[in-house]
Amino acid sequence: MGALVHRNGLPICIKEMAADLWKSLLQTAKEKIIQQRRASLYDCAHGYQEELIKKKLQQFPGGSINLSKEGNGIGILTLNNPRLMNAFTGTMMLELQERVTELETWKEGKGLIVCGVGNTFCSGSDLNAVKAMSNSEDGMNMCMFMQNTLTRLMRLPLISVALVQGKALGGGAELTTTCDFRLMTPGSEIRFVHKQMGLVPGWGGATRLVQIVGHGAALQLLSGAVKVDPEGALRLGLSEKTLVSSDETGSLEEARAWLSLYTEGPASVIQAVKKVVTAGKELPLEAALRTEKDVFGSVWGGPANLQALVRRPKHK
Ligand SMILES: CC[C@H](C(=O)O)C(=O)SCCNC(=O)CCNC(=O)[C@H](O)C(C)(C)COP(=O)(O)OP(=O)(O)OC[C@H]1O[C@@H](n2cnc3c(N)ncnc32)[C@H](O)[C@@H]1OP(=O)(O)O
Repeated sequence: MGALVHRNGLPICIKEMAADLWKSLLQTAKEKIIQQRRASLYDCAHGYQEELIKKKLQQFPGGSINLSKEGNGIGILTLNNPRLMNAFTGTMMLELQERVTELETWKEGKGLIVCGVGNTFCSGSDLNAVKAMSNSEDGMNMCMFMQNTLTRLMRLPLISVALVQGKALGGGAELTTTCDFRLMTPGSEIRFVHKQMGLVPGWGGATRLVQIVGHGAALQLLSGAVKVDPEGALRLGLSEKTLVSSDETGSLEEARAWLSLYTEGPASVIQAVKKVVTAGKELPLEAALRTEKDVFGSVWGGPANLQALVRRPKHK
């Protein structure tokens, strides 16, 4: 029996107190990680009016964002607006936020493939909606809405792949950069056409592109509105692999096979791997190390760790 102290006149064992404290520290750490992941970039302090933009986006219906969560922990997020080359309507932007919220609490999730229907990826915002929202208030609110949503998508504790078929233009090119990896089919292209629209990326695509290919290549792709084909993307490090198949079914199977190389094992461990890498990418050194410590604590002595200690795998 450990030393006793009195709290509210009652004898309490110091060991019990320490255990309680440790449990609450662990819980706080987990909550902190989840909060960090879910914390939005923008709120009313930045002039962001979420309810206002949600009402506005509702006015531009069409298409859908479908999510299939498969038993093996792989999610398939599909942009479904083939009539407009999978352009993002207002309601598709709202549905994307809903799907990301769903994925943030998917405990069995390990990987995510983002793709489009009709052998093409996405041709950016629906220009009909863009035209109707060309005033500053709507434009800025849509920009902040999509940055909030795509940043949360990027930070999902899932290993994500953009399966690029056909064209990924404008906001569609930006969407590819929210994924950890890109796989491209023969003849496909990623093209930041914003300059030709008198714009720059607004959904965070420029910031992420610089992180992926470096500032020089990013400047060329944006200022030249350069068509990046699979070979060029490989050279730039913008794509991991050019797939063999060009059709929807074949390329999705290839993407599944590629992703399975990195998602074998318990979801808790795969999610922990993505979290520590995200921390290393986004946080200053000491904060990244502290997050790594917290995530390490969430798997140390966990079921997967204890089972491995019993199995004693040989890493030949
Ligand atoms: C921050 C993001 C940024 C923003 O929000 O400001 C943007 O993303 S702006 C949008 C950037 N994207 C574009 O400018 C793409 C415009 N479309 C095209 O260049 C072509 O449609 C192309 C190359 C994707 C396909 O050309 P193709 O000749 O093969 O087919 P069609 O042009 O006949 O397209 C079929 C059908 O789809 C409609 N479409 C295609 N893209 C969009 C779009 N982004 N918004 C609305 N509608 C789009 C196109 O108009 C055709 O429909 P139809 O009714 O027959 O006119």
